[in-house]
Amino acid sequence: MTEAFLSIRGIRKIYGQVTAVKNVTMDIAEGEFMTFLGPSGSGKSTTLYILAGFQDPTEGDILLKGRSLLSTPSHKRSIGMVFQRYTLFPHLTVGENVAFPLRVRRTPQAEIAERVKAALRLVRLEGFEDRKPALMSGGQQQRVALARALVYNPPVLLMDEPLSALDKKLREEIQFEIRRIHQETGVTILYVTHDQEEALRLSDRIAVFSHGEIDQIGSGQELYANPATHFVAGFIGDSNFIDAQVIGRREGKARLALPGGTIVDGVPMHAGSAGGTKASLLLRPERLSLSRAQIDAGLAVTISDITFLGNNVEVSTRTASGDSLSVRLPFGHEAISHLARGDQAWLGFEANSAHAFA
Ligand SMILES: Nc1ncnc2c1ncn2[C@@H]1O[C@H](COP(=O)(O)OP(=O)(O)OP(=O)(O)O)[C@@H](O)[C@H]1O
Repeated sequence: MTEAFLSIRGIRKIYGQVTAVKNVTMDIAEGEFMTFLGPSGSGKSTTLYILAGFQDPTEGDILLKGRSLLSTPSHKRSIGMVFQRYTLFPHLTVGENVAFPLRVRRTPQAEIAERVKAALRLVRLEGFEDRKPALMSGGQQQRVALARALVYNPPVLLMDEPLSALDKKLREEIQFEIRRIHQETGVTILYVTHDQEEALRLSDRIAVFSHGEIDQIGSGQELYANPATHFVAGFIGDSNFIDAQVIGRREGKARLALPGGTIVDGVPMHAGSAGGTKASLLLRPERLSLSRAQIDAGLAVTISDITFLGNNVEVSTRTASGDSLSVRLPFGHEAISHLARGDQAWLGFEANSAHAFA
């Protein structure tokens, strides 16, 4: 087996009564952009702090190029960090802030000036050396923090919700910058967020955290197309869930009875495929069709609302048994011109585009 660049092995962290991280194991390749995605309290930050050396794990190990980092203190781990609350030194200028990690490492003066300049160029803040952080916008300050984290060329960069204090437009702008910097420098990035859109935009792979464990690791496309658990399915992309009865199984596919008696065959079945007759069926809003005419293996619904969202139109529907299902159609889709609130209609979907969870 080839040795992983960065390896997180069986990490567990207990604070008194609270198990913050139950069991986290993953390998990260050199140059990879790995995001920890999950709801608040799922253990993402704790895992990152253990990597940074701010916390010791209760169990497990962290290896960089095959060598354990646990006995190396935080400041000697050669890991850059940008945190939401890891703010700049307010009394220092931008240049002095960025130079700080180099001074700690006793880099020669001439080299410091050059490296600070290059780091500020990387984050597009050339010429801001003498500015005080207080006189800069939130986005500019986070770019200075990024320059400071990267100035000594650490092989690994940790980022914990670095953009959560910024407004949406600025956030997207800096996401774009982070992607560019990742490509230009080739630094390995571990990034924490609870925002799925941000995770999808930035990452090579995403580790979905839930209750101190990883439910699934994969590219955004893999997680969307093939979610391993109900939780991942609900966390990546938009989703409708309805209850179903499993009435047959074959080769990882299920035959399901839906409320109202509709039978669908050939739905991919995930998680705990052994036994049990109850399942939850995931239907993506963008994979549903809508028509006035009856659809084979479709669901009879009533339109409860139609919302225009720019490029898309979201149609809210309700089945006779009370399930709410939303359908996303492209703006101008001909189905919409024939439908209004209160109308009866049929929802259709390809069995292959749905997912059943035991
Ligand atoms: N120092 C601590 N002492 C006690 N409990 C802690 C400590 N740090 C974290 N926890 C608990 O561990 C669990 C995981 O927290 P963690 O911050 O890692 O989650 P997270 O996924 O990063 O969430 P958030 O996005 O809210 O930061 C939470 O229940 C949290 O309350």
